[in-house]
Amino acid sequence: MTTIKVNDEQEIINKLSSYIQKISSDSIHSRGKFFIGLSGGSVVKYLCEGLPKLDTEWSKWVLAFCDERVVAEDSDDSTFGTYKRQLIPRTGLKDEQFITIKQGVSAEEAAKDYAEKLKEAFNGEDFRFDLLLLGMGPDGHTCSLFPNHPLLDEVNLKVAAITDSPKPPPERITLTFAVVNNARNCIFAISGASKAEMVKRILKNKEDLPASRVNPVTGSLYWIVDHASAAYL
Ligand SMILES: O=C1O[C@H](COP(=O)(O)O)[C@@H](O)[C@H](O)[C@H]1O
Repeated sequence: MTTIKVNDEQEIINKLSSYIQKISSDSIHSRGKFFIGLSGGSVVKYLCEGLPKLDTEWSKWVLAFCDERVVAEDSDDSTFGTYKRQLIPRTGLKDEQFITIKQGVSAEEAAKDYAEKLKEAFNGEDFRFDLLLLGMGPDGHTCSLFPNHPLLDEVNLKVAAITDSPKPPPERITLTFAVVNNARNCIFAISGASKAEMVKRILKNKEDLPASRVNPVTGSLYWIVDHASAAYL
C-alpha cells in the first residue's frame, strides 16, 4: 500500500488525475481497453475537475460503478445521473460507455442484472477492473459496504443488493470485496477534517473497518489523503 499525502483538495485532484492518466494509458496499451469503476460522493467532484484535462482515447474507456443508488437516473442521488450531467459533456465520453443499473426494478433485480452486464463487458466471470476509484465515508464505509453489515462477509455474490443502507438512499447495489480485491489498482481519494479520525483508525490503528478490507490480492492500493484528513497520521 502506498500513502500519498498532499496539501489540499486541488492537489488530490492533480495527483489522482496523474494516476488515472498513467493507468488508463498502460491499460489501453496492454489490453486495448480501460475498465474503470467509479464511486459517488466526493470522488465525483475530483473526476469532473480532473478528467477533462486528460490526454486519452476516450472511446477505449469502459466505465462501471463501485456502487450505485437504486433511484431514477434523473434523481440527484443517482451517481450515473451526476456523471451524465457533470462529466460527460466535458470529455469525449458517451453515455453508452457507462454500465448503468436497470431502471424501475428492485435492488435485488438491479444487482443481478448488473452482474450480468459486467459478465458481458468482461467476457466472463473474472471481473478484473484496471482501476477502482474509491471514496470512504466518515463511518469507514466504502462502495456501499457499511460497518457491521452482513455484506462485508459476502463471498458468493460479485454484485450485491443492499436495502438498509444507513446512509440514504437505503436501496443500492454494490460490488463486493471479491471484485474490489480482484482489481489491478484501487485508489482512495480522501479530503477534509471530517475524515481525519477514520483515516487514523484505518491507516494508523489498522482497525477492521470496511475501507481497511480493500487490499487487492495481485494489485496495487493507493491512499491519497490531504493535510486535513491526514491530521492524525
Ligand atoms: O454513499 C456513498 O458514499 C461514499 C463516500 O462518499 P463521500 O462523499 O464521503 O466521499 C461513496 O464512495 C459511495 O460511492 C457513495 O455511494
